Amino acid sequence: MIAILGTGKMGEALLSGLVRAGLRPHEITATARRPERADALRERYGVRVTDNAEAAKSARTLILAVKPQDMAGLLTEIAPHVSPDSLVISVAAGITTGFVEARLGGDVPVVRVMSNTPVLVDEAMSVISAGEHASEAHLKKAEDLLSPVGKVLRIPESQQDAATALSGSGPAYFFYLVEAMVDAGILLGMPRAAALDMVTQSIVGAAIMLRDSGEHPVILREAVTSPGGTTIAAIAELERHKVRAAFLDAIEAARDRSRQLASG
Ligand SMILES: NC(=O)C1=CN([C@@H]2O[C@H](COP(=O)(O)OP(=O)(O)OC[C@H]3O[C@@H](n4cnc5c(N)ncnc54)[C@H](OP(=O)(O)O)[C@@H]3O)[C@@H](O)[C@H]2O)C=CC1
Ligand SMILES: O=C(O)[C@@H]1CCC=N1
Repeated sequence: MIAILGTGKMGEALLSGLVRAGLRPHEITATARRPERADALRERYGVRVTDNAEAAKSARTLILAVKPQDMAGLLTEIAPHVSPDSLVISVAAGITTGFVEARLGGDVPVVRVMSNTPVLVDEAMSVISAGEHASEAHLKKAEDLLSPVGKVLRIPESQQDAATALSGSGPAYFFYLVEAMVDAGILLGMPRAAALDMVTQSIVGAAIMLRDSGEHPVILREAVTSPGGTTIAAIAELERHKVRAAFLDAIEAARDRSRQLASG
């Protein structure tokens, strides 16, 4: 039995992924703190929705998906019900395995995960790190749960905050870029729907080329950039506006915020 504790956006994305991967509803328990949310989850997935203590008692694998600020309270609630036979997987940004272990006590195996919302289309990037009491078997179990919904990479826990900034938040940067490019299309007089189609297909095509060609992004960009042409005119403006430097600063700020989250 697997339980997802705190079934909001990320918890539900993981829940839907587990269902698509073939887990049956009776093998999954979810928790929610609002009755209307619990009803919606029962209706959508047919899973049992209960409280955190009950879920922790009945499931051997617990996926903790509350916000970092709610994590201490949740851990206090479930601590009496977990044991070294449990596997606790935390997906919260900034929350270290040490934070979880200290509040659960005992030798509870903990795996820290940073995934992202493309879980919803089985294209997640999930990075995982073992806590002090998590073995190879626990990491493998976390990988088996996450690999049906995307790519999984093991990383040292010291890199988790950086990964949170890069791939955890990453989809948001691309959506932001799409918004900005669609606005540019509007500025040029393009109908919104057509602009969105053009930008979306361009980003999908570029992403697939990047993933499947094995080429370096610089090579792929150079292939689009004709001497004296349109692309270099745009890139010159991006450089003038220091867009590359803005990305470096932005992702560093996200990494720093991830580091702060455990302290509330
Ligand atoms: N969104 C994303 O792209 C990503 C998020 N994450 C991480 O996932 C976690 C969840 O984020 P996200 O899904 O965006 O946030 P949400 O607010 O959508 O989800 C959190 C859910 O937890 C519920 N909750 C809070 N406290 C309790 C409790 N004590 N018992 C049961 N349920 C509770 C909330 O209930 P209520 O609805 O009543 O508020 C809410 O539904 C965070 O730690 C975040 O860092 C990781 C990777 C990507
Ligand atoms: O913004 C956040 O804090 C979460 C973690 C990574 C993506 N969303």
